[in-house]
Amino acid sequence: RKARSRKHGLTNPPPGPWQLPVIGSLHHLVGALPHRAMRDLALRHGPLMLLRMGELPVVVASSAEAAREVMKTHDVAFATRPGTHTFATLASDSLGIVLAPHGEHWRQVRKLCVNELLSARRVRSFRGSREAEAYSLVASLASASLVSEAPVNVSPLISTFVADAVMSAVVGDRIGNRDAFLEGLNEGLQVAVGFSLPDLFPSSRLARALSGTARRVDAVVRKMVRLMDGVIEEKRARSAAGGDGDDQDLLNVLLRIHADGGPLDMGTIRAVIRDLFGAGSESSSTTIQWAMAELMRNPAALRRAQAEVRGALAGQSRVSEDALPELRYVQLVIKETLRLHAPLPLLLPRECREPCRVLGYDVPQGAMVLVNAWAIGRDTATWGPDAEEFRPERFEEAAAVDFRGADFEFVPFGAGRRMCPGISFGLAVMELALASLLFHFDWELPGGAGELDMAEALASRDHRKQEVRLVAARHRACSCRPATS
Ligand code: HEM
Repeated sequence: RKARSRKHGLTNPPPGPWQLPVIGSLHHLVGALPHRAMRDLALRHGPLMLLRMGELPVVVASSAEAAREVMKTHDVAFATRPGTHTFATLASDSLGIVLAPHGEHWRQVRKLCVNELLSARRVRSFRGSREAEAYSLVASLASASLVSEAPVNVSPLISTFVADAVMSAVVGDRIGNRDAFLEGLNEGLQVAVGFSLPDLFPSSRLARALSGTARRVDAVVRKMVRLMDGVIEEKRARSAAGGDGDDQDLLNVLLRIHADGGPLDMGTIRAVIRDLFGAGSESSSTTIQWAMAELMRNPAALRRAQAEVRGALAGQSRVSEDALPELRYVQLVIKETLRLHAPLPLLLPRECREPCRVLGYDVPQGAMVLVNAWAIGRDTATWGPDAEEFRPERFEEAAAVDFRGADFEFVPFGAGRRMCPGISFGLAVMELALASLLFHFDWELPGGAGELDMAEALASRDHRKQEVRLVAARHRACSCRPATS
């Protein structure tokens, strides 16, 4: 290890597990979810660890203190995304925000996202369309539960709700080729969170030639460009026909800035829209599914959340966002879900831009840096011996701990300059969905009892392996109409 470290100019590199020639530490990650395998390695090697994935040095921060050093103390040094082959190919068409390296382009687009596209005021302005989509979700569930008494697969209905809520905010309506678009996006996400051979062996032409993933990324990019152009064209045609009025959907805002000679070319607009869909849909949808699954396993929490929602909305026929600020316990349920099931368990990768000292160790320039938010959320040193249990009440006791970037023991949205700018948007979607599901239906596990499978899929995101299948009975006060189509 010493010889290797000297070669990379490190006097005191972070510790890590033993490495094999060529593949480095990869064999330690085989057969387990990366965030779980990395947590287990960190328990042996410490909160800052150096792995080698093929040729790529990867530093993993697994404690609140290590996360603070990466995302606060040395935030500027770690504020860029890695230039891996996969990221470079995904961004080859044009750069939006998520994959953009730290620099002037990212600064401008980030400012636009924070101040214009994802501000609390803008998020509030989409409230009407969100409420309409939530009601569609309820109507679809009512139809599904009318058709048979068999358990309903809630997962795709939740995914559709989130996709439509994001879509109506971003492009003002459901788009024509919505399913193809979502499929393309999903493929893009899958390749974005994995590693391809050329990522791990960037100096090898053979790796590039052999890599099926690299070809898949290329195909996904071409498909997304075609679909995004279709979305923008559809939008322009609608505007030209006078069908858009004064709509303030995000694509309109971007097109207006472009038309006024602002700093946005059409490629950037396309990439920003793609990034908002990509970053916003899957993460919120997965969290709602986990929240429902956890509530079903914790009947006392389910009863308390349901009583709160029905109390706050007594006498009303559907959920309006006016009630959301009153739903303190539902908010805690979402917090606790994000603690246990951060949808991006390793956040999004960063890259070390200059040699840097973290917790007394040298981090090499060019290393990929991962923060294991999932492990930090379950660290018994912070959360106590019941860290693995779902107990929303813990946030009543520790009211100060929040996910807005100041508390490094709880970082599902990251922190610092690259922190998620979509928190208000995500929370509005998740709170509305959960409140609607709890208000309109009584829920039971299939067969009345039993364990819900909480297994996770083999992916770096904290996906559920099994979809959530539950028995939904309309609450007696529910006046929702089943969907007609
Ligand atoms: C449960 C919901 C969500 C979670 C847990 C989440 C989490 C994250 C995380 C961990 C990052 C990377 C932070 C880092 O590098 O430190 C991120 C970045 C980002 N998120 Fe979210 N997100 C959520 C919802 C949303 C929504 C709804 C939107 C927008 C509609 C959004 C837009 C973005 C964007 C644009 C970035 C890239 C920021 C940058 O690179 O500067 N996110 N998100």
